[in-house]
Amino acid sequence: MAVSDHQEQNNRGSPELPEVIVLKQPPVFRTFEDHFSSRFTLLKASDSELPLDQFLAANAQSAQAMLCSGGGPRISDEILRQLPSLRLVVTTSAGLNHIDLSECRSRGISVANAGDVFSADCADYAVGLLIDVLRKISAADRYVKKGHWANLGDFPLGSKLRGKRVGIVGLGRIGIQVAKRLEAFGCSISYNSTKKKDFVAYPFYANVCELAADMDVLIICCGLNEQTRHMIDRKVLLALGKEGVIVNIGRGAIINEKEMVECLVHGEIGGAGLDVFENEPDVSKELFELENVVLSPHLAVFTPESFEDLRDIMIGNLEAFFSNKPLLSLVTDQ
Ligand SMILES: O=CC(=O)O
Repeated sequence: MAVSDHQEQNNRGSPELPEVIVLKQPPVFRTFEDHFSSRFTLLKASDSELPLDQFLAANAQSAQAMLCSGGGPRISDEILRQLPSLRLVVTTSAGLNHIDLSECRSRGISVANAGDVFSADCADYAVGLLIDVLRKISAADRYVKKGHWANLGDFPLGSKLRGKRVGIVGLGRIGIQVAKRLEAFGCSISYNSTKKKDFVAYPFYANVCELAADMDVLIICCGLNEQTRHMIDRKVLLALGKEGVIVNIGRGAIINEKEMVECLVHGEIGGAGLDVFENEPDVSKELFELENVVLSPHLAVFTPESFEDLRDIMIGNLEAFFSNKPLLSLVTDQ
C-alpha cells in the first residue's frame, strides 16, 4: 500500500487497528509516522480543532494506549483522569519527568520509555561537551572564524582530559556509558546515585557535595524528580571549585540555573557544557557571553540512527501490549 493510502486510511480511522492516543506529534514522527499509522489508529489531539479535554471525551474513551514525548504536554493526573480505558503510556524519551508516574501506578497504567536506544549517543555527546569545554574547541573555532588568529596571535591553551577526576551523578544506563568512555580516556571515575551499585568498583559518594569537592568534573546523567530538582546548587558548585567543570545532559532543572549562572559569571567554577536548561527553549542570556561555556539545544540523544531504533522499540512496545506480551522497555521503578 502506498504511503498516501496509509495516511488516508488512518485519517478515516481503521476500526481493526488498535487505538493509540497522540497528544502532540513526537519527534520520531518526522520520519517514521507512516510506520505507526499503518499499524495503529492514531488519535491525534494536535490535529483536532477541539480543546484537549473535548477531544479526549469525544475520541479517546476506549483507547488503551498513549504515545507521548518529553516535548509534549505533561501526562498529568488531570489528563489521566479523562482516559478511563488507558493501560499503557509509551514515551519516546529516556527521561520520565513529564509523566505523573505515581498516578500511573495507582491507576494500573504501565509506562514504557526509550530504554537504552539513546544511551550511547547521549554518552558520546557528554564526552564531546566535556572535551569542548576543557580544550576550548568551540571558542577556538570562533577565534579562527573571526580572524583573530592572524590579528591577535595564539589562542589560550585548554586543559588535559587525561587524569581528570570525573564525578558521574546518576550511574544509570547513560551514566555508566559516560563512565566507561572517560575511563578509556584515562580519567578516574567516582559517582553519586540513589544507592551504591554492586556491578562497578568506582568509588560511591552518597553525598553529591562531597563528590563535587573531590572532583575536577561533574557530569549530570540522572533523571529529574522531586529529589533531584535543584540538587546541584551554589553549595555543590562552590565545592566543585574555580577550575571545576560541569556538564549536564540530564535535565536542566537538576541544576539551579540561576545559581550556576552566577557562579560562572563570577568565575567561581571553571566552565560548563550544557545540553539542557531549566526553561527550554529559553536559555539564560548571560551564558551567551561566556567563552568557557558550551551550549547545545537539547539534542544529545538524537541521531538519525537512534531514531530508527526508537521507532522499533516504540512499535515493539505497542505491539507487545496489544498482543498481551511483555513490554520491551517497561519502566520498573515507576
Ligand atoms: O532528553 C531526552 C530524553 O529523555 O530522551
